[in-house]
Amino acid sequence: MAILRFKALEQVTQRQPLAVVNTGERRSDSFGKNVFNLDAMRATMPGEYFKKLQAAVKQGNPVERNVADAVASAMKTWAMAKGATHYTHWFQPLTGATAEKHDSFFDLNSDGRPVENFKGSALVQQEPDASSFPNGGIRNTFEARGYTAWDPTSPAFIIETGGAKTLCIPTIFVAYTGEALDYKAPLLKSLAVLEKAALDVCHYFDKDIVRVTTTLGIEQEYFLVDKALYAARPDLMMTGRTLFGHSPAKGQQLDDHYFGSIPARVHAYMLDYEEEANKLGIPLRTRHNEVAPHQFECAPTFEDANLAVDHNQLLMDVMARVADKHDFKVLLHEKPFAGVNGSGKHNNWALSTDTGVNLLSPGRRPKENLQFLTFFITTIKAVHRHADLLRASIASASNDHRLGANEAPPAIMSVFVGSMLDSVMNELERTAKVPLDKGDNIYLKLGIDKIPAILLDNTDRNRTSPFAFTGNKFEFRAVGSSANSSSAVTTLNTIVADQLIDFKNSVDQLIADGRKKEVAIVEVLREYVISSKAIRFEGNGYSDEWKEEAAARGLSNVPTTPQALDAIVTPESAALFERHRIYSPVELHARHEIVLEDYVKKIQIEGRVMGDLAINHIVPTALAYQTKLVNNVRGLRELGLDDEYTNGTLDTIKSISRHVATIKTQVEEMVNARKVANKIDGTREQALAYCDTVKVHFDTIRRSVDKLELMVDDEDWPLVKYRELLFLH
Ligand SMILES: NC(=O)CC[C@H](N)C(=O)O
Repeated sequence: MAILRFKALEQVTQRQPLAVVNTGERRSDSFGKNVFNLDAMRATMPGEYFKKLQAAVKQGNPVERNVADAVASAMKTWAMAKGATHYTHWFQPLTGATAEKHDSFFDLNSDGRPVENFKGSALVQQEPDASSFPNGGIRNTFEARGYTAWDPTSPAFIIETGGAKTLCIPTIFVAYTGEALDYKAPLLKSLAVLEKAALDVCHYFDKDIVRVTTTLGIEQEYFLVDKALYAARPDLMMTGRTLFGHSPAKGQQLDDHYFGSIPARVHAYMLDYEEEANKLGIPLRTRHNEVAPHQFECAPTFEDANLAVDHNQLLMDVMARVADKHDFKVLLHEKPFAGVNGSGKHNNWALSTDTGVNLLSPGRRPKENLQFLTFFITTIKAVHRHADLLRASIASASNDHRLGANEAPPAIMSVFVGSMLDSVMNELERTAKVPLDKGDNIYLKLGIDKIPAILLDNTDRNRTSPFAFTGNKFEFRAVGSSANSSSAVTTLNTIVADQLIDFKNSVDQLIADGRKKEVAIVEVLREYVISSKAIRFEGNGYSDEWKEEAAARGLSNVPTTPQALDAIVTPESAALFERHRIYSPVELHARHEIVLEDYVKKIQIEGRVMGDLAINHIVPTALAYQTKLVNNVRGLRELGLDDEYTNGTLDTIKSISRHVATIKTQVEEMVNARKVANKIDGTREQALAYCDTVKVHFDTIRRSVDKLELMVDDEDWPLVKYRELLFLH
């Protein structure tokens, strides 16, 4: 193994940045080149069908069959002109990855002649044999049928891999009994529910608003590791994170990587994947070094949430594919390295109207501010009521490692609004109910006449907050870097929609009781400010004081996934999701099962890899080195040198024995605990057992392995060290 490490190190030192050809083409010229977007449709479809399709998409109506036929024919012509030979329904099963099954345009017609075919029926619906995707008990393997159905709101695109070009059609994925088996279907439902709820509330302020869109900008953090080093770390290969590795002397304490100049090899890689992404219509705009050594970030401009999620899923694929060309491996795991920052996927969420207004942006006029406060405060109220659901929506084995340290938020959900809005809310809370006289400036009297327009530039930042207001949007920071954002965003959309509906009912009731509309709105908002105060927190989310205070405020702190997931299946959650037709009780139960199963499997794999590495790689290395030391002591004694000369080495020999013994007993206990856990019926109980009886051994095993790393001759150590993984490129 040490041979592999040194060979890898040699390879890395010889790497050169890959030359990326600068075509001089502007990004805006190649943007969306491989997307069947509006321009491509207009150019290839008869006008009448084009209009019909757009109308159906806008109104959320089903696309008629003859229109679908016209779209399919245009898509085929367009894709074949670009060299595509195959097409696929592209979907997002509950594995977290994307799925595709390619079919050729090529077919034989009835008289056996070869033709290229693609009909509306193949565009609209397919029936992949998808029995091996997670289904949480919804389907039996013998009843493998599942359908993928076209999502006309997300444009088709062409993926190029190794010279092959494939037309990809975004679709939802449902069981043949109708339950959703993917991330997209519930997301689309939640977007529709939120739009309706937000529209109803918008009409208090502007009757002309016809559409409200949820917008999303997804920041993506990641690490890069050289391919050769990666191949010499079985833990990275099998689990996506390092299970062992002593902290290097220098980590991120100097903050010298953050926003530093981008290393040449990485820069070439970034240019390359950005170019690919650009052709796919992914509007990437930002790139920079992140805080940890060899950690980076990219961020697109915000888009319609459904598109933003599709684009992020696609981006993760593109990044992985292009990394290979540059001899890199991209690590999307939330915590690939202990002791330095992990990676998040910060979801910047807002609502915007077809009249061009961002509902989470304070305006210049008082009326706009009341509208802003309505959406702002209602969202906070929703987060307060359903904090546990939001926590559950970001839960995974890998995110558990990230939360609560190194600029990642803790598991306690809270909202950060910044000092300025905090005082606006406190003011609102204090303002007593004011009797209104005719001719009064109602906004002035209610104390909401001015919210400083400079807010956007003046919003503070708080990296320890899971849910932070950043001037004109909320940033859900707790989402993990490898996650499909849909799970978090579907939950957020649903709880905000539910709250907006409640809000509207309360306001309407007050109006019916004779209140002026504005007064009614402010009264309800004031009540929300007061009743949701506990969720607002401006301080340090890592401090012990916050843990105590949060507990006193009644906020939950659930650091581990199996327990956090309980929130999904409470009767209240089931009622909430059913009420809005996001998840039926069956679907909700299935999702709970799937995330639990994923947890069990991830910890199981980690445990296995850990056991293998510790027993078959580390212990033999440590013992071989110890034997060298034993021979050394023996030699010294033969020379007649006494304890004074041998004691230091003897201490190391003993220390090695102690750590080896710890590793052996701990691994054995872990294996036994796994055997017991594997026999447990019931996924929740099994997940709890993995969490409480298997995972608990990880830290102890790691501590001893990492100590051995400090003792054993560097030349003998089999695993690529942290300083090499993080600093060599
Ligand atoms: N500077 C940052 O925003 C760091 C964020 C951090 N990497 C996280 O896990 O969320």
